[in-house]
Amino acid sequence: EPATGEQLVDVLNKIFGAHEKTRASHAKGICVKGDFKPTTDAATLSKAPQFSAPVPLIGRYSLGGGNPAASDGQKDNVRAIALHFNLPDGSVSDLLMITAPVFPAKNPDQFLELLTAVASKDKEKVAAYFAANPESTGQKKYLMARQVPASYATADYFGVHTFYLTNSDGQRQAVKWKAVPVGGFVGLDDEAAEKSGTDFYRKELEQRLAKGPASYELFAVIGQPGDQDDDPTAEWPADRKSVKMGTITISGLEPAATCDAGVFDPNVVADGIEPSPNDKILPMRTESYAVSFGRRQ
Ligand code: HEM
Repeated sequence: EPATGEQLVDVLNKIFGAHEKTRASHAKGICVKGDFKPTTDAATLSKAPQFSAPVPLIGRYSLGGGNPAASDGQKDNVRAIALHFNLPDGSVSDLLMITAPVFPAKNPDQFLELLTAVASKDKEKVAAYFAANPESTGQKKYLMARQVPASYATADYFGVHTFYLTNSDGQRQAVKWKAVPVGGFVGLDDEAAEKSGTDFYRKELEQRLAKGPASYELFAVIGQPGDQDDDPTAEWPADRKSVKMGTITISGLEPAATCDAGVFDPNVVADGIEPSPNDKILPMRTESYAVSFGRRQ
C-alpha cells in the first residue's frame, strides 16, 4: 500500500503531538509581508507574471517539525520561508524553501518509513533505518556542518525540488530555487546559539524590520540535460550556473491569521512554472498539507 497524506500527518502528530490550531509540521512560525521585484533576465526563463512585474508577497518563516515550542537555536533543524506571490489577476503563486538543499526522503513511502522509525522512539530501529537509507542522512549532515542562522533574515534558503520554467517562446528549462540574503549568511557559533535561548528569532526580526526591510536575491539554478529531476535527497553538481530572478523584500510583520487562513503549497504555481512531474514527494505535499489544514481548523 503506498503511503497516504493521512498516514504521514498521523505519524507527524505521533512524533510531535497533535496541537490544536497548529500545523502538523512547521508548527512554529512568523507571518510577514513584503514584495518581489523581478530582474530583466527573469522573463527570459519564465512567463509567470511575477517575473515580468513587481508583486506583493505574504510570507511565513518557520522551524521544521510539529513542535510549536521548538527551540530557535536547534542546529539539526531546518528554518524555512514560505511565500505567496499575489498576482495581478487575484491568483497566487507559491514558493517554499528550507535552509538545506536536500530533504531526508526521496519518496513518500521512504518518508513514512523514516517517520515511523522515529515515532517508535526505538534507537535501534532509527539506526537501522539510516543504515539502510544513507541518502536520508544528507540533510542532517548539511545542517550540522553549518552555523545556526543568526536571523531568518541572514539565512539562505533552497527550494529542494526541481521545477520547470517555460518562457513566452515555449522554451522549457529545469531549475532549482535558491535565495541568498543580501548581506550574506550570518550564523551563530554553537556557544552563541545555545546562549540565545529558545525564542530569539521573533524579537530579532521585529527589531530588524523596525529599522528597515530584509532582502534576498532569488536565483534559478540552471539544470543541464541529464540532471535528475525526481530526487529531493540529491543535489545537482556544484558547478551549475544560476540566473538572478529578482529580489524578495520582507518589510514587516503580518497577523498570524493571514498565514493560517490557507496553505502554502509548492504545487500552486503560475503558468510558466511547473513542479517536476517525476518527483513523487511533490504531489504528496499537496495531499498532506490539505490533511494538516483540515485538522488545524
Ligand atoms: C512528503 C513530504 C512532506 C510532508 C509529509 C510534509 C509535511 C508538511 C506539513 C503537514 C506541513 C503543514 C501544512 C499546513 O498545515 O499548512 C508542512 C509545511 C511545510 N513544509 Fe512540508 N512536508 C514534506 C516535504 C517538504 C519539503 C521537501 C519541503 C522543502 C521545501 C517542505 C517545506 C515545508 C515548509 C516551508 C512548510 C511551512 C509552510 C507554512 O509556513 O505554512 N516540506 N509540511
